[in-house]
Amino acid sequence: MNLLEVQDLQKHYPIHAGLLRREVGRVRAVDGVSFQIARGETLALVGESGCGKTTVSRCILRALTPTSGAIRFTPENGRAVDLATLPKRQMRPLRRHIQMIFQDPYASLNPRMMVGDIITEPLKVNGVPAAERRERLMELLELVQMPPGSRTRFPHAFSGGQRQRIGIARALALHPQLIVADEPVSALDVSVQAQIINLLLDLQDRLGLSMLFVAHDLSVVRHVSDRVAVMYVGRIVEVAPTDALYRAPRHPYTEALLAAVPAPDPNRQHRRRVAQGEVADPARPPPGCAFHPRCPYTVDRCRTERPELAATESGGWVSCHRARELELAGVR
Ligand SMILES: Nc1ncnc2c1ncn2[C@@H]1O[C@H](COP(=O)(O)OP(=O)(O)OP(=O)(O)O)[C@@H](O)[C@H]1O
Repeated sequence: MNLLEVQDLQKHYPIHAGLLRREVGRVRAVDGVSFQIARGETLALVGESGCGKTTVSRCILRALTPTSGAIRFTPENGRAVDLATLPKRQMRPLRRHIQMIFQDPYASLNPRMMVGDIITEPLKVNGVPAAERRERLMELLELVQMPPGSRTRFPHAFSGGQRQRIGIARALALHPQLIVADEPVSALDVSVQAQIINLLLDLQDRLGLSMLFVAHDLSVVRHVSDRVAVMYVGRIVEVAPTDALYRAPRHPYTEALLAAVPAPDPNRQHRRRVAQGEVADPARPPPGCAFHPRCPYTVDRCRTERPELAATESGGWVSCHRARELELAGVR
């Protein structure tokens, strides 16, 4: 049984206009997204800004109520629940199982609280006695490789990378079953990014973490994810095991995202644009394939007929009319 099964998730925002504020259209921020996360698996959700990744993660956390679709969550030794339709009141006891790592380690820690109190706050809220909280705090500091003395200091005493470790310790405090990490390293320097990715790898090994890892490009997700789902204008356009996706992408948008990954060799050309043009407006998505105005391989059919996701021989799914005939460039 998968830990999480998202099925045909939709989140539309109404657009109101005129004197009577009539609904004149809808922003289809998430428009029929399906994926699963197995226990112990990390799935990366990748796409440029505005593709709907944050909306998907906020629906899973029920910070947003989906327009339609199902989000089945099956905690260990528990019954499956549909987070999409669960009354918010009943969400409360489940919150401990799903925790979040935030993008900005500067904004997400209360500057007036000591690190020890920040990390143990979720334990306190859940009624864990003080002695147990102290013991768990020491375990958590060790897990995220922070010295025990950090507990009596304030966030401003730490660097961005150290603050992200504190945020991770707090997210782990209640032994969550699913971590939603929304761009957890994009605010950090490249050298520090690698340290945090290594920490997440270590935690995957030690704790068997299950994770949804949201990122706007493919530069950081390769080592940390088992599978990658690529989103474009509210839909998943390709999902595949990580290695297959990097070596042999099947969707032109994935190829474009790979081409934009900075080369490890500094003498090579610097980061390129993802693809010509801008991400389409989800309030007025182009007809046919939403990527066709930016795609170098567009043919007539792409302008009129929307491609459905179809299984590939490498165990993935892709929605492109030309997926079978194109030989797209991957990376080694
Ligand atoms: N409350 C809202 N009302 C109307 N449109 C919204 C609202 N929230 C988000 N959107 C639109 O929905 C689309 C998807 O937004 P979302 O934040 O999920 O994308 P994203 O891929 O996570 O981007 P980012 O990386 O910038 O957060 C965007 O076009 C955005 O403008």
